[in-house]
Amino acid sequence: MDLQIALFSLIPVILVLILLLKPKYKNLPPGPHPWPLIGNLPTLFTNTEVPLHITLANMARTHGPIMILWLGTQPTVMASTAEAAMEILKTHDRIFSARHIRMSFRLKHHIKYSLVWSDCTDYWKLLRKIVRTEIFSPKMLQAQSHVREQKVAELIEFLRSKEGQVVKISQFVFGTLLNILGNVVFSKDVFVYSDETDKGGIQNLIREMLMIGAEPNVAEFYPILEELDLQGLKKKCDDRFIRVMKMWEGTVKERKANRNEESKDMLDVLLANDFNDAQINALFLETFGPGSETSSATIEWVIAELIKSPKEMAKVRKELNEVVGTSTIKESDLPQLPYLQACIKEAMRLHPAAPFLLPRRAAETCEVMGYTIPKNSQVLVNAYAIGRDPKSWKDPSTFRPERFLESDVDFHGAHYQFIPFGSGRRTCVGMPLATRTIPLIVGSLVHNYDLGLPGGNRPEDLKMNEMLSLSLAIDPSLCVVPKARA
Ligand code: HEM
Repeated sequence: MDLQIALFSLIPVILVLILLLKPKYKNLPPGPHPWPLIGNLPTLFTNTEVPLHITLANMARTHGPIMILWLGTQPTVMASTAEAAMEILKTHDRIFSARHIRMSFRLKHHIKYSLVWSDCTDYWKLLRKIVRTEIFSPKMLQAQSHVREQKVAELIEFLRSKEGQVVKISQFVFGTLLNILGNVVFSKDVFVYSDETDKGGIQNLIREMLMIGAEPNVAEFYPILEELDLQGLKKKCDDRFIRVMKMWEGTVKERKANRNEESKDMLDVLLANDFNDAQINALFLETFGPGSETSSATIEWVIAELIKSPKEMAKVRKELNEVVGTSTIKESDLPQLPYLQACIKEAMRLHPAAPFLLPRRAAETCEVMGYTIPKNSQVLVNAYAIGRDPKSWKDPSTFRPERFLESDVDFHGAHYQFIPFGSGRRTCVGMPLATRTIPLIVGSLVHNYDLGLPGGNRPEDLKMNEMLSLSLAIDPSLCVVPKARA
């Protein structure tokens, strides 16, 4: 206790020292005036009515495409237009492809083998190569398509038991995604529909872990406090990580003892490449974590936008009737469903699941749009502001999927006005899987069910508030009443 009091009384002294020793840079980007020690924290976090991504998009209107914010003592640079994003993600891709690691995720045994959080080391290059050429290669994805179709069929079948009842879309869609990922990773389901509470299950543990990581951590603003872990967030994250790892420990052991002759899933590929348990755990976690939450949030937004826009919903269904008819949707049908694909892009433009992408870091001091970006600044790209920039988009707040039929703008990272999966060397590795899974689930849901709103609410009553949590979520969660379509 005495030690704790002594440590706490040292904090102000340490903070003053930080202030005095802070390097002075010339020609920094514009930004709101920072307070000593606390920087812009009050501007960002005192108005809890407005979500952070909207506050930052509004601030960029005043301060410009590149602005600097001080989170405590830490500089954060925010790029908020397509031009600024291109400078960061293309022109200076090498410098900005380092990652800023969230404090709560700095778990020593994990970071060393992380694909998401490591810098562009040789190990990271090897991981990306294995993921691109083996795990998510077109051949592997093609070979596993029947499993994903089967998992989606199970969701559709399960919903029959819920006809006429209020269903929280994200709960079961998240479960379906976890089962798809479970089969990608080790050919097993991890979610059971009948166990709706799923307490202590992988779904809850992963969500809890991501939630803890998303909580504001004081060490983020004053890194000198990192080791103290004052809020215990790192400890809590570590605890969930260890519990999640235990869930697949037996599967890994069993597979090591009985290896498959050819590579059927991620575990086979990793074992064939002589990965150890720590490496396998890190990669499994980084498939379940980023793969489930982002896709689930995106599906929820597409469904909500379609419910809110009955004309567009009718067009999707017409297309599905013409292409799929009375059969079930297959992944091979997806290229023949351009309107469905356009609806997904339009929802991703308006509500990108990762509105600031994943945090980057300036590996060196660098000049962007005439301003100096100090070495080690956190660098964020505001994909949300970019997707709604009136300079790039006509009627930017309107859900109008046709705009994607009228242009060749796509999300593969070459069109900087639309970058929901990021761009450059750190672009999302899961995109080939997400772009198959999301339309398959959305198409199957709207083809098989009418999705009414609870309490007889009309589409125009549906609230579309955004909440920045693990990803950009709809608030409140979308609830529907499914009714099988004739
Ligand atoms: C709608 C679905 C998804 C969205 C919107 C999304 C978005 C993103 C974004 C914005 C990034 C950071 C890109 C950057 O820094 O430029 C990213 C990275 C990543 N994503 Fe996704 N993602 C999705 C699905 C998935 C899936 C299904 C997986 C895996 C199964 C996945 C795994 C990853 C990984 C491992 C990284 C880190 C790559 C690296 O740092 O080298 N994502 N994703």
